[in-house]
Amino acid sequence: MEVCFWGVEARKQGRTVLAVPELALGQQATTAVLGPNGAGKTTLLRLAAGLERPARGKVLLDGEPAERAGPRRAAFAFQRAVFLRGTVRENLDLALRLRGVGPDGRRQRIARVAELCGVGHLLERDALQLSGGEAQRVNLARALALEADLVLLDEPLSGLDGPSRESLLADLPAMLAASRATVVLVTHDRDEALLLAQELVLLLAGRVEAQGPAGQVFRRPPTLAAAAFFGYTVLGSLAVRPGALALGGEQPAARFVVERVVDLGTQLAAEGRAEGRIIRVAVPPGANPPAPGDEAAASAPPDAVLRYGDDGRLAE
Ligand SMILES: Nc1ncnc2c1ncn2[C@@H]1O[C@H](COP(=O)(O)OP(=O)(O)OP(=O)(O)O)[C@@H](O)[C@H]1O
Repeated sequence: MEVCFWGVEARKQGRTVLAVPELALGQQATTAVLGPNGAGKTTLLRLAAGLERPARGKVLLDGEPAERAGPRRAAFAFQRAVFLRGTVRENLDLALRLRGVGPDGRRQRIARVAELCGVGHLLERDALQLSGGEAQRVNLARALALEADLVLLDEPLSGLDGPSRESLLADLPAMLAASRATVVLVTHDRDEALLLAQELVLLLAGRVEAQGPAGQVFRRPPTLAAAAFFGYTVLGSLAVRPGALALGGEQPAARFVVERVVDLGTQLAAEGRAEGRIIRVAVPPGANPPAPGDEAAASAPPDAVLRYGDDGRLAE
């Protein structure tokens, strides 16, 4: 399904929180909408679902206004799962009944998504008593059970502890592929976006800062602001790929005074300030770590350094 935004502006309490002149989603199976807190990600998703109308412009699902098409063709999994009293099975059943699915269809679909999402053992449990991880899986199962053309997932991994997150992160691609829907998922985590999506849209302060194939946008962020969000170290007009800075080198990209040396578990890193920002620089294995107060130089391989123009856009 194609999701198009044309001249869209969304306002909250008189403030413009999202401004999207033109954006088309859905060319790839899964698109990640990435951005920091308050960037407008949930608003964009709600507009696509037709749960909100823009103050200006149009949101179209395969050419039809989202507020009309959304209730039929989109399934939305909210960031915090909302369940009604009753068992998980009853909650899934209700969602399907509301979409007009008959009893046999409901039984089959519940069995299918329970297997797919690994929640078969939870079906007879009280939906209000699930753990955070169980609730997230049931939330996904409910959205996928609708067999909608467009599946919208708001932070599907939020609130999960490390192992639960890893387990769902590993299972999600297969779950989404089996649904054969166009999936748009919101996350503020770069790695989550890269692991789950082929297409990436980066929102910063209500505007689309970058869009394109996920790996490519990460490798060559089109603006310094996008690079900074992706974890690049910004040094004036240069952006250095995450983890690429190391102490020493012939032509250092930065000189700094070491403030502390941190043990990151697998390596030591020297921390200090360059161009007004904190930088963290790997201490090469076997090298003597510097001491706080030492002057140090940091360099990176040329292919890990991107140059930006005065307008903040990628120069080459
Ligand atoms: N009901 C509301 N009333 C007023 N302002 C709102 C309302 N809902 C959202 N906003 C504001 O709109 C902006 C965008 O919110 P949105 O929830 O879309 O951001 P987000 O990128 O999803 O953030 P997060 O990652 O924190 O969930 C924020 O500044 C938020 O404070």
